[in-house]
Parts: sequence; structure tokens; C-alpha cells
Amino acid sequence: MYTVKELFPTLQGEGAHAGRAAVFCRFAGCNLWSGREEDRATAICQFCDTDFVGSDGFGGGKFDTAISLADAIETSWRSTSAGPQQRYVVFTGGEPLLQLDDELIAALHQKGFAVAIETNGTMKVPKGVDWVCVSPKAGSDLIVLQADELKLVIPQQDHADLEKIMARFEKMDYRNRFLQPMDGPSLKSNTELAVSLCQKRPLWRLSLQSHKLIGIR
Ligand SMILES: C[S@@+](CC[C@H](N)C(=O)[O-])C[C@H]1O[C@@H](n2cnc3c(N)ncnc32)[C@H](O)[C@@H]1O
Ligand SMILES: Nc1nc2[nH]cc(C(=O)O)c2c(=O)[nH]1
Ligand code: SF4
Ligand SMILES: [Mg+2]
Repeated sequence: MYTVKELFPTLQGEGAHAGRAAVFCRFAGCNLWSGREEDRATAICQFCDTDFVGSDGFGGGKFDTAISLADAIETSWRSTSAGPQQRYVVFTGGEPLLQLDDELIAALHQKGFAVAIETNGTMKVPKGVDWVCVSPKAGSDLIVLQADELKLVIPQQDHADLEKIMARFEKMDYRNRFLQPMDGPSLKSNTELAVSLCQKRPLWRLSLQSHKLIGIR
């Protein structure tokens, strides 16, 4: 059984595939925060911008089988009149690796989808995922040390430590590196910080949450 908070067609807003048509499947639940506001201050991850509790969002629900969820993803893709080419599904959450399994990946490949994930990098990635975006969280144990894309939300700690952390990630095996300004009350100054760091360290590129800028999901 898979618990899905929401399922919707949109454009990937972030990172290397920004602008690409995709179905987003947001699984319920996360291992770094309960999702309840009263627990935020004591959570490992405290800056989350997402409601991933329950299954009551647009297109959400409980899916008994991999086939039934893959069918719903295909229906969502078709709902925008998109053709059969470049089928792309992004699993996010919450933490998608709590639920994504081989059977679901196989069912989507069968339908011609490329499978992407947005993960906090604390859980093993199943074989067969076509695009892995890791977004590490300070205070958690990062185990996904190789990926297509690293997306570091900044700042998560003292600015003095930030460049040291970036230097460490520069030596690791990530094919693309992004800085994404943390949304919240300091978004403007966080964006300025990200711009100046990308200029100073050109192994990094800026990732804006472009879906928020244009008011799409
Ligand atoms: C809601 S998370 C779900 C996937 C996974 N749990 C993770 O953290 O990567 C999706 C993406 O949004 C980013 N994100 C969460 N809160 C954010 C915020 N306040 N500002 C900018 N990015 C944020 C995460 O770092 C991650 O890259
Ligand atoms: N359009 C759009 N792009 C996204 N990229 C990552 C997202 C996420 O919440 O994981 C996200 C999202 O929620 N919407
Ligand atoms: S790890 Fe991801 S889903 Fe979980 S609380 Fe942090 S940003 Fe949100
Ligand atoms: Mg989001």
C-alpha cells in the first residue's frame, strides 16, 4: 500500500530539469520531521515548505498496488494532453524512499516513464531510478554519496561553515551541484547569498523554486 498526499501534473520547478513537464507524486511521511507544526522546532529538518501529512491533497489517496498507482500517474500525465514522449514522474514527499520500491519503478518503466526522485539522502536508493536529486539536511546522516544532482538549501547553519561544507561537496561524486535559497522570512537575503556563492564557486549553480515564482504547483 502506498500513501500519496498529492499527485499532479506540472513543470519541475527546481534544479537541472527545471522547466520540464512532469507528474509529481508526493508521498506522505518523512523520517526527518513528523509534519506536525508542534514538532517542527525539535525536528531534524526544521525548514520544510511542504504539507506531506495524510492523503487528502489533489489527486492523493491510498493505492493498494504498484499497478494502480502507476495507472493514476499515467492518467495524470495524459490529463494535460501530453503525448507519449518524454514521460517523466518525480517522486517526492515527505521522503519518497520510505515508500518507493522496485515494483512501482518497474510498472512506470513499463509505461515508458523516466523515474526521478527528490530525496534527503538518508536512505538507500533502489536500482532503476533514472534521476536522483539529493538535498542534504544538516544534522542527518547522509548516505547517498553519489547522485545526478545535489541541491543544497542554504543557509542551514553558520555562514562561516557554509563554504567548508560546499568545498567538501565539491570533492564528491555529484554530477550537478545547486544552491537553493531557503524559502521563508529571509528568502531575499538567502537568494543574495546564493547568488554571491555561485559567483565565487562556479561548480555551483543557482536553483530558484520557479514554480513558486509563477504561481503553479
Ligand atoms: C519537500 S522536499 C521532499 C523531498 C525530500 N524529503 C527532500 O528533503 O529532499 C523537496 C525539496 O524542497 C526543498 N525544500 C524544502 N523546504 C524548503 C524551503 N523552505 N526552501 C527551499 N527549499 C526547500 C528540499 O530541500 C527538497 O530539495
Ligand atoms: N513544480 C514543482 N517543482 C518541484 N520540484 C521539487 C518539488 C518538491 O516539492 O519536491 C517541487 C514542487 O512541489 N513543485
Ligand atoms: S526532509 Fe524533505 S520532506 Fe522531510 S521535512 Fe525536510 S524538506 Fe520536508
Ligand atoms: Mg516543493
